Amino acid sequence: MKILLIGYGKMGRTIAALAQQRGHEIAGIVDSHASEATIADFTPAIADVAIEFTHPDSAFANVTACLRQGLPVVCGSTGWLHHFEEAKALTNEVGGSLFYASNYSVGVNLFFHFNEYIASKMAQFGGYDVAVREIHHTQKIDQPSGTALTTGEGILRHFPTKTTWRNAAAESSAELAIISERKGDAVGTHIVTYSSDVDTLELKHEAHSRTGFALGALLAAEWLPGRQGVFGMKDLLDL
Ligand SMILES: NC(=O)C1=CN([C@@H]2O[C@H](COP(=O)(O)OP(=O)(O)OC[C@H]3O[C@@H](n4cnc5c(N)ncnc54)[C@H](OP(=O)(O)O)[C@@H]3O)[C@@H](O)[C@H]2O)C=CC1
Ligand SMILES: O=C(O)C1=N[C@H](C(=O)O)C[C@H](O)C1
Repeated sequence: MKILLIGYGKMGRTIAALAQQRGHEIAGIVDSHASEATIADFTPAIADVAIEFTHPDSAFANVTACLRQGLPVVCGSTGWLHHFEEAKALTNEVGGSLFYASNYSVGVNLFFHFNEYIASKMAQFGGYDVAVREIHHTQKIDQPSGTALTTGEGILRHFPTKTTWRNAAAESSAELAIISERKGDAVGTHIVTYSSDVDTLELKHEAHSRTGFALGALLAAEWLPGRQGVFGMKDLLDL
């Protein structure tokens, strides 16, 4: 497969290395400082799929540019989901292909699945409070992480005493606290904690490297071409 990489930072470079190991070709790189190419330089004749990991402020424009070029796009950038409905509408308008995940790691997507199951079971019993904690490297721009937001939304769907979230300690029992920590070069850790007066129950995912994110993005890029619409990891993994 010929892959256009949009963003050649920590994720773009990890994906490039793994893509080559899997027999793919890097058709081009679009990056603010590593390349002078633009998305307009790439057509479906040059690239089969684009993989976008850039910045919360640039992801939406990059996604729309790919859709207008007719390029299927796998987007991993977080912090831009206030534009997601517009991206969906454009995908349908142009008959394009968009894949989005706040986290491409297969392990994290299992974590999302178990998180929703645990929330629904814990909601049946009184006496537990629940909170989410995420730990990332100090270069991370958005807060809370996209993964923590997906986790929080999963809890809110199944744990009716929580009706909203706050990126700080909860100020009322209806608020789900999502606590963000920035430490050194931490790749990404997410923890859901249920506590009662008598015990604590935790679900934790800790990424040891970026390889899991890169592998998931490549699995999505291998799966997406030929499918029209908006997709996510539940479609790919059949979760
Ligand atoms: N969904 C998932 O599984 C994962 C998502 N992420 C998300 O992916 C994004 C990127 O993460 P990461 O690779 O660690 O970040 P980096 O900062 O290491 O890399 C981002 C790269 O994109 C470049 N860039 C910025 N704006 C543009 C633009 N408009 N067009 C092209 N290139 C641009 C940056 O250049 P410059 O430095 O000059 O700004 C940089 O080289 C973040 O939003 C992060 O949260 C990260 C890991 C996993
Ligand atoms: O910026 C990162 O590094 C990561 N971002 C994603 C997020 O915001 O959830 C995924 C992963 O945790 C790493």
